[in-house]
Amino acid sequence: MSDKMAAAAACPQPQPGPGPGPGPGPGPGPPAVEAERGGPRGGGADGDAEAEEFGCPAHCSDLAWRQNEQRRHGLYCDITLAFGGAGMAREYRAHRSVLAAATEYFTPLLSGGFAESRSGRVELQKWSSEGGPDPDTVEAVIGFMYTGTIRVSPGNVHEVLEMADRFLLTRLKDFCGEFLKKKLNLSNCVAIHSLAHMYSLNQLALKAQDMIRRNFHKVIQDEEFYTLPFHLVRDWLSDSEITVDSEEILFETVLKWVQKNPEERERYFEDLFKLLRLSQMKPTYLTRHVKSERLVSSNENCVKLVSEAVESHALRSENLQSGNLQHSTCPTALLPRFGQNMDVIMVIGGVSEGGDYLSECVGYFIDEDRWVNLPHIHNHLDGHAVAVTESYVYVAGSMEPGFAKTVERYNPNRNIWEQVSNLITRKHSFGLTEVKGNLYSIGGHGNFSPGFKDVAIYNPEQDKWLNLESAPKILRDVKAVSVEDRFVYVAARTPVDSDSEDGLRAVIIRYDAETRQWQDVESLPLIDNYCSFQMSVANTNFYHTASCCPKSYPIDNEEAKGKISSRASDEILESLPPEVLSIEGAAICYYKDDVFIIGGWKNSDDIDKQYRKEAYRYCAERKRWMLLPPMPQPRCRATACHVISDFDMTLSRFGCNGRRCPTSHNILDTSRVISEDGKKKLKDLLHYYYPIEIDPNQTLEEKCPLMVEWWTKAHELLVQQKIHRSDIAQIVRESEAMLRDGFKEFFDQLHKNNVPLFIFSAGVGDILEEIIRQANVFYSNVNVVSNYMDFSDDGVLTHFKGPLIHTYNKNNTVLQGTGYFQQVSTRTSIILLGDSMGDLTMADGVPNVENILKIGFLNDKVEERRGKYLDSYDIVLESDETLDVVNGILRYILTET
Ligand SMILES: Nc1ccn([C@@H]2O[C@H](COP(=O)(O)O)[C@@H](O)[C@H]2O)c(=O)n1
Repeated sequence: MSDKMAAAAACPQPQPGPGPGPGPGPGPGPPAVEAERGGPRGGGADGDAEAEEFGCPAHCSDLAWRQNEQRRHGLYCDITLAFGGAGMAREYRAHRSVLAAATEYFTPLLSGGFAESRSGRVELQKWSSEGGPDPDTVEAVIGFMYTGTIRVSPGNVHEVLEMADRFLLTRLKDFCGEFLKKKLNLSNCVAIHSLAHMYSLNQLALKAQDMIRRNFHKVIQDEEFYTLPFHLVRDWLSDSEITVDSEEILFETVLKWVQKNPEERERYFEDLFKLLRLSQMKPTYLTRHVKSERLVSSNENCVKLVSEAVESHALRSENLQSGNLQHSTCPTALLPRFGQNMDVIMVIGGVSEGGDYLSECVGYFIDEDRWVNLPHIHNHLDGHAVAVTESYVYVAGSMEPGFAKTVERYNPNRNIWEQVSNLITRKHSFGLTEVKGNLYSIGGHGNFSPGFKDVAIYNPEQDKWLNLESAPKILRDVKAVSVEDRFVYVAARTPVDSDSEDGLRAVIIRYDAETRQWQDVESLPLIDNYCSFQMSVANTNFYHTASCCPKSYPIDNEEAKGKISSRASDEILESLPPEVLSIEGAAICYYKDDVFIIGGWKNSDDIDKQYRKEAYRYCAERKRWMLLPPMPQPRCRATACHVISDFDMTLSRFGCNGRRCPTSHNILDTSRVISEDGKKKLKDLLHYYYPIEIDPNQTLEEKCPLMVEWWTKAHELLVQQKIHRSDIAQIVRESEAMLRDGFKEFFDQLHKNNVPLFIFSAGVGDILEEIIRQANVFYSNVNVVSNYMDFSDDGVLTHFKGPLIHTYNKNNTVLQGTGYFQQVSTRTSIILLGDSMGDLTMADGVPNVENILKIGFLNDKVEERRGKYLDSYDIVLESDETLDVVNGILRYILTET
């Protein structure tokens, strides 16, 4: 048991002190228990109706207490309990008759023909701690056998439990289980789970398991986890419900566990490695980190698994590019693990304050009371329909662009939007809801149509939409909610001849998904000439926002009434903030008993229509409405952007104190591991080829073959130098490598906001990674593609891994098979940082790009090249500028205001 448990010690209960005998009052003696007079028992065995039986629990407890006192003073003892190993045993004297009566463990041992019975000595060896349980704890447990009372604390519970289990003291064991249940927290759940397993405390084990699963990402940060034996680590990695931020973290966890005791644990590495879901790791991580890990590279089976995972990435990326979207069911082992599950209210699309259609998606994390940007959807949405199933959030149709047919679903486990089969009809303002795992799309309208009667069903397993019999009337502006997993209540507008201004009448109609029948239901009192409304159904009521305010109406359907009956309290309506009363078209949803009203607009009749982004929550517990924290601005695109950057002379500095700073190649070329002759040859190459690289008058066609020549010759020279892998860290430490000023804020901002940073470099990958690592900014969001060295088994450089990347081929052609760009396909905005004309192609091949901001560092030959740079980059920074401009832009984009 950990110290943390001991630190959380429970308040001790007062104990009876030793004393001469029973007596009332506070003096020493056994615990005072009131004598109880037994009532008349309807006549004794002798049939004497006058007889009374007397039972005295106090006598029993006095007796037990006195016997225990006798034991403590060594009186009348006839048995010895020897705790601990041979030669170091601690002896405790006790009474054979009491022990034999106290537990089934001692009954046969002390009364039958066992040697212990004859010798009067019981050897109690093999305890979880070498010397056996703590003497005070032994004394306490023996005392419990006499008196039935014991003080259990976080400090002794493990040993009490161990003895209770061994001596078959089931009630004490159960008490320990309950005690531990109450003390369960994040810092002790791993230890308690192991204990629960060891002693078959099933309820406790389940509770601890649940806590560990839900918090696995935190549990593995605690050192306790790394003390677990192999079989438990294996069990956790096999558990399909653990929640982690990424599979990469699990790989690091396995490595850390092994490294805690390599001699003992390396033999288990392969077994644990096989439990990792390699196909969920980023391809660049697989090739750069996993593959090069010694424990992996020295194990044929592990290497094979990595290659298969890289291949599966390449295949997936090819399929995506060719539009071959398969929705086959995946074996669990290939699926992503659960992320951290939280209750979230999602706001998807809509219209910005400025009137633009949005593709933004934000989530309000209810427990944390904060908004978070989620990956945005592909379309700009308005008039779309949303439905939630057990596993996904579906978004279908839209007014924009051009009455969409598309359906996307949000996968919360992977935090991505996935495209599924299109709707049969292009439409918007229709109803979408789930019944028994299927989606129903109802009514709506589209281009030049007065509205639809369509009903279509979507089966997620088959990924297919199917038309069902139509509704009896046209249903426009539909809101649909399902009740009892069978009925779909539809509130809509239907065209009528003339009785309302716009020729539409509000209708409430019910669809029975089982019988496929429609039935008019007593109309909810909707305001007739509303513009738009939303409704949702909570435990007891429909909630409805129309034209102005949310109202709630009890459901009048008989079947539904069993479940949905009472009226919403007037407090909901009475406490509404006045400003909400003038909002139209807001979205409404509920969570438990709380109601949320989000967005909407004001002044629909005026030219001054104002879109709102406020969100309100009716908090049922506090019985009042509250304004939620502000939603992120539409300009907040943390989840929609990523950064692609060159390394040498872009993230690193060009010069310092009038001297050139080294590139990653130069760091190696001029290091102590290169011979004088080697240094000279490498320098000659630089002097010959560098002017060609930056010559503004030569074309790319002319430069490219010469660049290949330069890189190839330089790499050959480096290979001849027999560079050792273990020298790299020192080479970088001794170099004059310098990251551009402001680098810390740059890396930190991107990391904090989960924005991927893709470093695409024609330099030397091993060196630049080491530079970033030594600057303590090599975060998990950083991916590097560059020229990496390959080493022999004994760590000597043998060659550079292909494909060769030089200044002018930095594009998708050298990224084949990495699948990197596919992973960022939902991020449609790019910030590109470079220092050469070759860097401008780094984003070629990124799918779905909508915005790209190109920032160029013009370091050398400034006057000659400025024109070209200004033509090609959006922002040009000269004179070895810091990263301040970039940081300012990032701050603006990433800050949620
Ligand atoms: N042998 C070599 C080859 C190239 N360089 C310089 O490294 C830079 C690497 O390119 P980035 O894409 O990371 O900018 C490039 O500008 C070459 O001048 C070198 O120093 N030695």
